[in-house]
This record gives sequence, C-alpha cells and structure tokens, in this order.
Amino acid sequence: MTLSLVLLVAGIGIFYLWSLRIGRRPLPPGPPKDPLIGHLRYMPTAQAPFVFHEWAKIYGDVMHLQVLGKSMIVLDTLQAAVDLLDKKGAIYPDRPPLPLYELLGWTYMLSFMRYGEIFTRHRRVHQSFFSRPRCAEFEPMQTQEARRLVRNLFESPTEKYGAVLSKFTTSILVSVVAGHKIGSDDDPYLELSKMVYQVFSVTGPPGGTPIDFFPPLRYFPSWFPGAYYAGVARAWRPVVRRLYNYPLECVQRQREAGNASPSFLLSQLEEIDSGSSELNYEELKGAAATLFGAELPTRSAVAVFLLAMVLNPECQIRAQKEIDSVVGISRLPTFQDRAELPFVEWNPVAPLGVPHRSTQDDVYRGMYIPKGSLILANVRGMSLDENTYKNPTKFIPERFLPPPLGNGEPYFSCLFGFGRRKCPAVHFVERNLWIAIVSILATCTISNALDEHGSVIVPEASMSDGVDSYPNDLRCVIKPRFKEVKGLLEESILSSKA
Ligand code: HEM
Repeated sequence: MTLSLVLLVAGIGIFYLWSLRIGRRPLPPGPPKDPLIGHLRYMPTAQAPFVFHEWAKIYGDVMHLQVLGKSMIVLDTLQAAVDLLDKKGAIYPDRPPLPLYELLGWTYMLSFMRYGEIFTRHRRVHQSFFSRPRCAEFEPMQTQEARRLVRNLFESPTEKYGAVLSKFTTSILVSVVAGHKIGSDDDPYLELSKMVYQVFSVTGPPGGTPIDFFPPLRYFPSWFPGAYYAGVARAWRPVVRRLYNYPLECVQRQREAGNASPSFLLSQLEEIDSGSSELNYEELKGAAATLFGAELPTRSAVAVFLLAMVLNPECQIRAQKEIDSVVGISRLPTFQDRAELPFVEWNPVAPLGVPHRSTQDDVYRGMYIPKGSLILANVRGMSLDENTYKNPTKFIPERFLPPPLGNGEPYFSCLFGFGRRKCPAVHFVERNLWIAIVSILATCTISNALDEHGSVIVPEASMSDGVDSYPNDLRCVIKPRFKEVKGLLEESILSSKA
C-alpha cells in the first residue's frame, strides 16, 4: 500500500514536471512552418533584419524559427537581448559550429570560436590588448591616420571613397597588429585586406550555407547539389592561409633584424619566447587574423556617417558649429577636445552581429528556449523599436543626449554585442570612429554629387546585404571647408612620428 502511494506520488510528480516543460512552457511563437524542413522556405534571403522586425510585430520580440530541425531564436528588443544574453550570459556564450569556415581554414578566430578553454584564453589575450589604458596609447597614431584619411579623401574621386576608407581602417589595424605603417596603395597588407573582404563576400554571413546545416556536404565535389560552397572554400583556403602566415612572418623577420615596431604580434612573440604566452604560434596567427578580419565594420561605420551627412546637411552644420566654437579653425581637433564636443558623439548600428548559441535549456517569460538554439540579436530591429525611440528611422544624432541638448532617449548600448561575446575592441573602435568623424567634420564639407546633367544626386539610404552592410550608394563630394585646411593637414602629417 505504502509502495503504491509512493509510486503514485512520484508518477504525478514526474508528469507535473514533464507537463511544465512541454505543456506549459511552449516554444516562443513564430510564423507558420512546413513539416520537417520548418521555416527553411521562408527564411529571408535579403534584408533579413527588416524582415525579422516585421515578423516580430506579429509574433513578438522573442520568436522561434526552425530550420531542418535546428531551433533559432530571434530577439527583436533590447530588453529581451539584455535579459538573455547579458543577464544570463553563462547560458548563451557559445557560437554555433561553422563547418564552412572550418573548411576555409578560419581556425582560432575568436569571433567564430566555440565556447570553452581555448576561447577563454584567446578572449583574455584580446581583452587585455584592447584594455582602456592600452587604447589611450593608440590615440596619436589614430589621430594621424584620421588626418591622412581626410587628405586622401580630398585627393580622390567619389568612386574611390570606399578604397580610401579601407586604407584608413586597414592602416590603423596593421599598425596595431603588426607595427607596420602603410604608405603606398600597393602595400601587400592592403591587398590582403581586399582578399579578406572577398572571402567573406563569397561565403556570406556565418552559418548560412547548406554545409552549415548539413556538414557532410563538405566532403562532396562542388557540382553535387548543396555542395557549391565546399568548392568555394577549397579555392579560397590558400588566401586565408596567407592571411595567417604573412603578418607573423614579417614581424619575425623584423624582430630578427632588430627593427620591429611595438605591436600585438611582437608582444605575443616575446611572451611565447619567455614562456608566459597564453597562445602557441598557430593560435597567434589566428588571433592576428581575427583582428584583420574586423576591419570591415569600421569601414562601413565611417561610410554610413558620410551618407548620413549628405542626407542631413543640417546635422553636419550643427556639428561643425560646435567644433568651430571649441577647436576654432587654426588647428585640427584632437582627443583632448572630446569632452567638449557632445554633438559629435555618434555610433553605427551593426545589423545582426554574430549568432550566439545556448548551452542549456532555458525558460524566458514562460517560453522554452531549447539547449543548442541559435540566438540572433536583431540589433537593427531593436534600433527601430517605436516604444523606445521617437521617429526611429530618422537620423537624430542628439537623441541620446540628456535634455536640453537632446531627447534623453535610452542610450543604444548594444552596438558592440552582448554578454561574454561583446566586442573586446570597443574602446579602440569607438576612438577610431570618433577621431575619423571629428576630423572629417572639422575640415570637410560633404555635399551631394551632381550627375552628368548637373542634377543633384540624392543617394538612397539603403545598405548592402553583404557581410559588412555598406551603403549601396555613397555618391557625394568631399571638399575642404576653408582654404587653410590642406596646409594644416600637411603640416600635421609631415611633422608626425605616429
Ligand atoms: C564599428 C566597428 C565595430 C563594430 C560595430 C563591432 C561590433 C561587434 C559585434 C556586434 C560583435 C559581436 C558581439 C556578440 O556576439 O554579441 C563583435 C565581436 C567582435 N569584435 Fe567587434 N566591432 C567593430 C570593430 C572591431 C574591431 C576593429 C576589432 C578588432 C580590432 C573587433 C574585434 C572583435 C572581436 C575579436 C569579436 C569577437 C568576440 C567574441 O566572439 O568573443 N571589432 N564586434
């Protein structure tokens, strides 16, 4: 009798727990799906952040999608992303496996690394290299590169602006990572950076190819249905290998010759020799490749800023008035002016970032999030949240400034990602952007280009779908604001040792 009672109570208990999970904790809502393949047919092939944002208006800010049996959770509000990825960071620190990137040879890349012991070591190395005090040391070099950027913009036609921006971002990264100063346009590092862009362009955003959903396809010839990207990866693998080998070989050679400049690679090589490094040689190559691979978002951010200035000339004038009142026109701005230039603070929006992956089952607002789900933080969707931001599609740089300077809207804190995968270079990146933007505003007038009939070209405010979300149309004219500008730039560039 007693045994039956115990079994009955245990049975009820087990049923209760089971019903809690299956019955009362449903998966987050999502659009209707097909049997077996789930949402495969409905996954957006273009402008995904905007499509997800529209779906979120119907199904809610935490959506569940399923593709070939894999769960995907799309987070469309900052609140949901902060609650899950920040506050429960221990459950969401992983990245999905990326078989195509493995085939390409992107190994030991922090951005794509699975969570674990190797990740923790690499993350420590990156974080300590880009610590706040360390980043302050890069300011003189960043200032000089921003001035070279302006000079190069003056000397280039509109269609070359993209290349000029690449040169700026690559120069800063190469200086920091390998201690090399880029001079001419045929510098091998510029060629490498172009290659990285091409590799990412031909393989698309991480995790989106048939091989990522069905890894055995990587072993098939590229003509086999679904295995096209295996051929692409095999063809581009040597390029990735060159990106891994070239910088380290250069710094090793310079070190032997006794003329290596301070850099990430040099300090890590010294640590390897002294036995205090967290990384071995192959891992170090991957760590450096990680940093070169991060060139694209900075280039896009400056390009988006230029586009915003063409489309919003009143904002350009307001920022320039502020700069003129603090800096004047007889010198160029420096980081020391930053505290007095609140209107120049400006940040880009990265669209979908890199997916996180959950390592345990979780429950959020009563919804069940299965272990192993891919978590996509739709940062673009978050920026369009009308409950938080007034006129979200309008460019209002002062929206985050406290009144009376601005609207006092909540600061958009997620540009650099979430939780344990947040961009480790944030202090470095926001300095790159600030000095580029303030230098351009202080010295340039950015205005509409004219077409062959003399009519004003108004570029469309839309972004590419590619890996770097770059403006589709950046036609504009960049000219010196006043006649002394070129002299000030030349003087600063010639006298600089940075
Ligand atoms: C405007 C420029 C940039 C933006 C908007 C940006 C933003 C981001 C975002 C959103 C992530 C993903 C965070 C997440 O998964 O939650 C990320 C990761 C990362 N970023 Fe940046 N980033 C920029 C530039 C850079 C630069 C220049 C570097 C290096 C010099 C860099 C290094 C990294 C690394 C290593 C990761 C991977 C971190 C990890 O997976 O643990 N980023 N960044």
